[in-house]
Amino acid sequence: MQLVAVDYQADNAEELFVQSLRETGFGVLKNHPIQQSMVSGIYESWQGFFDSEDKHQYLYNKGTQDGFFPQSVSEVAKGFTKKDIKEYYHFYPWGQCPSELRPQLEGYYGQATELAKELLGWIEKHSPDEVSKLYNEPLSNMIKDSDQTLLRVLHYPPLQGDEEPDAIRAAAHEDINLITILPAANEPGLQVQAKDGSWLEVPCDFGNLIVNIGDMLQEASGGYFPSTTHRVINPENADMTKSRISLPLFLHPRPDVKLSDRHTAGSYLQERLRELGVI
Ligand SMILES: O=C(O)CCC(=O)C(=O)O
Ligand SMILES: [Fe+2]
Repeated sequence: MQLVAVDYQADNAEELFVQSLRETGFGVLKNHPIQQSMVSGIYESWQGFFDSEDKHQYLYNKGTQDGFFPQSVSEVAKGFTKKDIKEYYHFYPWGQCPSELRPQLEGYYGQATELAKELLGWIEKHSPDEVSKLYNEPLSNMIKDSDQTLLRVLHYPPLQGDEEPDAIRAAAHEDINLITILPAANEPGLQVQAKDGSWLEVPCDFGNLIVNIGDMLQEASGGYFPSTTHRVINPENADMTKSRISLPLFLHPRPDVKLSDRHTAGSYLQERLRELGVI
């Protein structure tokens, strides 16, 4: 298995991209329409947010899940016991956000959601007929007017050296949602698990856009598109002193969207959040 960046502007971009999603659960795009200056601007201002004690004024709301999640409540991935070494902020356009940081996130959220709709169109168009007929509505329609799509600003702090031995920045997990759009972070560390169990680096050239399948699209496609396990490993030596910021956008369908005979997006999400221990 190999992950190669696909040129968004190439004639055969759609086919290559969807083939990569089918084979690996991941697709990497270069020359895409998201402005890199926008992403670096967000990394810069949110480093400031995480470095400031004011962040505690934006503690997440338990019922609605918007706001700041300190490291003390950070996720424990399914099947693990140690908390990830990370803190993060959950941004929804309807949710809480420091007012000086809101315009940047809203701008990015809008642009990345538009791109996601286009990519879901590619996925739908290049799904075989027997898979397309499982979709209860067009994939791009599933996220239209959804207030569930979540932009997560993640901060992995520098390592202190006293971390619990098997705690890592993000333990192996799958994403819950339909697809995830993730600009390459400012530091390496993201790895994806190949079918033989080995771990591969995700190409993290600054400017790449990483897209991966989540459990909901795996469910909706009858397993045709795999929701692949990934993780973020700890830096070593000199890199231990560096923070890492990343910005996944988790595209979520409206809760009423029927994913399969077993699940709506709403019932599926509640089940998974309970397993994660965050609700
Ligand atoms: O930080 C990253 O590069 C990936 C984060 C991730 O996989 C997640 O938050 O689900
Ligand atoms: Fe993830």
